[in-house]
Amino acid sequence: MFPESHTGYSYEDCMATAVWLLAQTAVRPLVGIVCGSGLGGLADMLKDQVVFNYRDIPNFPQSTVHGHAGRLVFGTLKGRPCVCMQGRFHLYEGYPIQKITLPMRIFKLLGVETVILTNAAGGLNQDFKVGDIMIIKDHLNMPGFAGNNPLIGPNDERFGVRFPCMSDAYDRELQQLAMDVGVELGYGDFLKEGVYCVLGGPSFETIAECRMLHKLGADAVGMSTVHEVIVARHCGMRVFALSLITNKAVMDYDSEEKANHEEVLETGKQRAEQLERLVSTMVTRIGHNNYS
Ligand SMILES: O=P(O)(O)O[C@H]1O[C@H](CO)[C@@H](O)[C@H]1O
Ligand code: HPA
Repeated sequence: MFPESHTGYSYEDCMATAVWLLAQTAVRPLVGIVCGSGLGGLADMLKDQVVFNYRDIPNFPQSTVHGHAGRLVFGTLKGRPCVCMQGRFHLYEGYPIQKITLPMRIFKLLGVETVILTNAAGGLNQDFKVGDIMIIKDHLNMPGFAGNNPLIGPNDERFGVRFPCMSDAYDRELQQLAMDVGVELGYGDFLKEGVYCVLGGPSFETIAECRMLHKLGADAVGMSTVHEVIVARHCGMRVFALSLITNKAVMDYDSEEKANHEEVLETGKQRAEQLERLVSTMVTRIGHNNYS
């Protein structure tokens, strides 16, 4: 098995996991959802659930972070077959980057065409407020700059090409759909768009780091999502991602504020209902009209 080497699971390993899952559920998901910190309630929206604990799924890592339940939930969302990760994996948990992104390849082999990722993030954009939902339009991959990219290692063309394009990583039609649905639902005041920057974590950023990231063009900062996006795009799935701004990044030496995970989870609770409605309405419209 892979954990000792850093070259990732083989196509056959991923297929074995997908086949194992498909043998135990009749759901054939077209949409895959990843729940961010404190946002696991999204999975509870699925009807006729078939649930797997990560510890029971061959090759799957375990969730170690509070606010990430560690369950893979199959079911339907307003009649649409979906699979939902109630808990994701992060670099700082100590897993190799290929392991934290393994579920994206399994999604692909399950038949998923569209991935919706959510995360909790710190707001760098001074116009953002706690509770805003940011549609991610692009990313800055800081671990990637340091050579930590999930596609490092031998490339298996059955998943995708050696050098995948990332200038179209975030599907523009799905961004427009999110904006349209958000406005329809009356969320216009707290729906934003911007650039997400991933760091390795787990320490939160210093004031100087936040100032630097803001100057570099980041609107929000977090410790996830980007690696999953890269692997999802590599194997040809459409991607939509959003950040819930759970705290304001501290940019000022006079500030008494301190980033903490409890605040992150608490903001998730407060916005859970709107976030769930936004995502579920989007799911019902994907593939129905000009957003397909
Ligand atoms: O990105 P998600 O999984 O939502 O979690 C975010 O919240 C945690 C910090 O509170 C970090 O793991 C950060 O990445
Ligand atoms: O301020 C933050 N920084 C990094 N990750 C985060 N996840 C939620 N908030 C933050």
